[in-house]
Amino acid sequence: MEKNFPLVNGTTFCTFYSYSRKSYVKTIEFYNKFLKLKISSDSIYYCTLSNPDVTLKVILEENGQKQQQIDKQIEKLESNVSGQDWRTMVARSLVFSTDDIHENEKALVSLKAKYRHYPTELVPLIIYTIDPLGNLVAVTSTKNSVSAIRILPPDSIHIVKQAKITSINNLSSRMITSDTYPSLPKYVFNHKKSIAVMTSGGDAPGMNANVRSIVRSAIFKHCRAFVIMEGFAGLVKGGPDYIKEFFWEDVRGWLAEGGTNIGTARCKEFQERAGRLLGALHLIEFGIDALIVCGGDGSLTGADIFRSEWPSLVQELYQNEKITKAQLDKYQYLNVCGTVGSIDNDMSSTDATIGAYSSLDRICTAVDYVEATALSHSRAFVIEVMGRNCGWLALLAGICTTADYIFIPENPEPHKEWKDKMCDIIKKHRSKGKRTTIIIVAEGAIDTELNSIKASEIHRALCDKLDLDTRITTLGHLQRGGKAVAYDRILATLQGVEAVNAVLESTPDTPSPLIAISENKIIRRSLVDSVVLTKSVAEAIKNKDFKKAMSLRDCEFIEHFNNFMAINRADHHEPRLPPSKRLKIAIVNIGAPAGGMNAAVFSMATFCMSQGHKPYGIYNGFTGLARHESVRALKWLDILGWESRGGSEMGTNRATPIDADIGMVAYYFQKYSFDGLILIGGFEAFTSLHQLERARDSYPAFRIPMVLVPATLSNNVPGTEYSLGADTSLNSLVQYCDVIKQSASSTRDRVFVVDVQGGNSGYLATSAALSTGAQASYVPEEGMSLAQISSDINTLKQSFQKAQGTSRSGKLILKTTNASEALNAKKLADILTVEAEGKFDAKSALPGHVQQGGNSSPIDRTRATRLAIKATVFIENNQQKIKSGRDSNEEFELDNEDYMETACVLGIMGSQVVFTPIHQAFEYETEVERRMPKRIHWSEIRAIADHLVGRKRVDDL
Ligand SMILES: Nc1ncnc2c1ncn2[C@@H]1O[C@H](COP(=O)(O)OP(=O)(O)OP(=O)(O)O)[C@@H](O)[C@H]1O
Ligand SMILES: O=P(O)(O)OC[C@H]1O[C@](O)(CO)[C@@H](O)[C@@H]1O
Ligand SMILES: [Mg+2]
Repeated sequence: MEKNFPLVNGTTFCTFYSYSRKSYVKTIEFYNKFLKLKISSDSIYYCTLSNPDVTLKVILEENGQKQQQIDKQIEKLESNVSGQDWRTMVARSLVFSTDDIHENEKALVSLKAKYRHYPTELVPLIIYTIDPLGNLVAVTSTKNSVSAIRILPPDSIHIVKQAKITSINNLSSRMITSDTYPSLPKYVFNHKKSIAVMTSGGDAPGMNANVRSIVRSAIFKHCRAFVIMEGFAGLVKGGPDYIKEFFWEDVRGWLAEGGTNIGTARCKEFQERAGRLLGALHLIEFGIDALIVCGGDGSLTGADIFRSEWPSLVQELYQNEKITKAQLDKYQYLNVCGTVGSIDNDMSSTDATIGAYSSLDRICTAVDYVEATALSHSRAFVIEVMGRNCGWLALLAGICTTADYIFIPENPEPHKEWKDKMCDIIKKHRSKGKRTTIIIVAEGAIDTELNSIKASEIHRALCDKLDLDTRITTLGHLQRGGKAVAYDRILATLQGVEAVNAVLESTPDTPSPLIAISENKIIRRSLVDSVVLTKSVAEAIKNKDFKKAMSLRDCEFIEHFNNFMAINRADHHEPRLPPSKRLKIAIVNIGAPAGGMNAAVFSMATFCMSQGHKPYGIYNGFTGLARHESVRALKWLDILGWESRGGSEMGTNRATPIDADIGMVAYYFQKYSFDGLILIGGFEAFTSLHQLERARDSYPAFRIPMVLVPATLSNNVPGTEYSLGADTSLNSLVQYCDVIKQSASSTRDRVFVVDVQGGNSGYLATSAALSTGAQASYVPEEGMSLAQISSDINTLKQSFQKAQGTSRSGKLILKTTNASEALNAKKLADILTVEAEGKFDAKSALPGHVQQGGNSSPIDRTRATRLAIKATVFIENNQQKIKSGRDSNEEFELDNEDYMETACVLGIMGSQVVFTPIHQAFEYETEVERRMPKRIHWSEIRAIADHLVGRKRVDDL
């Protein structure tokens, strides 16, 4: 007799061995495409099960020899148990089969309670636990035979026997389908969907993180995950060497790695219908329902053509008898989704493609290095960067390194005149005393007649016309190399999760999605529309409609371009604004140093110069102002090079105006007649702005527009989801974690507990956990419960037990300092070591102020520029609104809405850049005591970080 129980993810099931006279359990077998686990009454054999679609088959054998032995035992027992029909109970085979492992454990406890009056020590019970990822993690019994088994309390669940572990890698290379394995029962092949991922086009850092995320999310959602090796070339070739099922552990350690581990290619065959026909056949052969393509504009164009042609391809395959009628019916449409991976950032409709910021990081590091040698020799450097027909890398590198001139395809240089135009600007820069000249040229740069402009021509012009000692540096493929920056790891991971959600939600009527990002928000766009939009950029350039080309790039492109132009013209051009509109604007850094602070000062000052305003720096914060009148007019030559520097060149401290002496602060504001103030800093700057705004009724000098550009690694400023410095800090922490994780992995059985800064904000720890694949992160918002620590220890134990030192299994735990008052990183590490019972050891690691970062990251530099310029424009635009309050000698209406709107926090919220009046942010959106915003915008990514490492959350029980 056979009984089949379909099991799903997270199943805990137990089997009461039958004591009825009719039958007993002879063997239990697990199927997962093919036999992987067999349990008989004398032995337990199993291997790692990584696929969730496990099916349990219980074979009951009638009246075997064993049965007779058992019967004898039962008879003996029966004589001791009177009046209770316990045999009825034990004669059942029970399977708990819910999605929730913890629910099952609870059910087990209640079952025990229900039957507590039975002589349970005589009930043979084996508990099997399958974790949410489909791994069999525990088999519990006191013995492996059916005799004398008692129910164990759930907390003593442990593996009693582990034998014959068959590596999943060996098994996974064999492709098993119901056609190739007809002998296996059909239920073996039950699964929601088979999702394949490929990387295509030029490799980009972050592609591996994207594949990891897609594979693990698919498995987490009860799907089978496949990878297609070598991009479209692998799809065209097909077969098990190119189309492979992937399991949870196959992508371990991929999060940080550069390049793409599943290979990529530029494939000519796929551009022909014949190649795509083969691709379709191979997808169907492997039973793949959905295809996620991580690639650039070309790859997604290919994917889109494949999608649109799919019905006709499938028809042709059927007519040629390559597929069956059932397959024709099943694969009517192609469920395809794009996650954009390319260093070029050339896909319209997304702010960033996976890999673009890592590449920008490589470029900026290289230019920062070149800058030192250029300065030494007073040389000019022409630096050629990649980007194919897109100027994004060159444009943003121009901003980040404050290049003297950039060449990009979207804004072609005037034919014939470009050399003079460029030399004129460089001459001006040199005449002001600048010793270096940096020109960034995109490889696709052109003039207005569409002739390409090469680095060699620029070199010649600089030598001939300006007699500059000039060198060319072509950065080449180093721009695609190295580990992904934190932004790309997070972007790739979140996009992977969203892509799997999108394919699972897709219906034949849903337009194929492209997963994009807008400001801080992951969104879905139509793949077809994005491809059309992207193509129209090339079209516009071809038609010399350059204005249109600029507007069709991502929505920030024009803004970045205008910003570059504004900061580049600085104070050696006729200012844009008439004298009557020129203002005196002060800028001050408050709080702990944060990446991007200097870039914000530089951009604000140079933008002011190009507008005709006078920028002033308040050095050493409000204490500096109150004590030493530390106000300096910012001069172009003095601030050159600040864009890239970390820390705060003007000096910063935590004193608010009230701490420093608000009366003196007002006095100096009056003395210099400031027309506006830009504060750059974290929670202290937020508090300072609130103090200044509330003091407007007493001090008319504060009746000016004031705006806060949030800058703090804690990222805890209400009114924004992103503070400058958070990215620089995250990258420093992530680099540190990568290094110690490498050490932990080499040791095989080590866990590092890393102490993370962030005050009462767990943002940094959470983002770093997502970027490094940390096993757990503890944050102040959640605290550290003993139950959670205990659960994490168990997970670690199981994981090390399973790995048996055979893989790179070093682990990280991140703990925000304030997550617990009682447990610091060292104590937690000590507890882990003791509780690990020799399965692993733990050490603490304290990155400390390394987390304040070194040089500002490109993201912080460009965002600083963007926000500082927006802040300055805010000051320009709000002069009139507060003018009457400023001019009037009558009582000032503090709560006048117009006035309140002139003192704001400048933030990024979701996909919007917003100004929130400080009064509103402080009164309604802040937990002042805790120095935290009321709404935590990153909770969702905590859940994702946990899912992707298989962490169990006790609070979800
Ligand atoms: N029009 C098309 N039709 C079919 N397939 C295409 C098409 N365009 C591109 N592809 C496929 O996508 C592959 C990659 O395209 P491409 O070389 O343009 O790189 P990409 O995806 O844009 O990435 P990157 O520009 O970052 O290198 C091509 O080699 C080809 O196989
Ligand atoms: O690596 P390959 O095939 O030489 O291609 C280089 C091209 O790939 C990219 O790096 C990515 O598309 C481009 O910037 C560059 O033009
Ligand atoms: Mg491309």
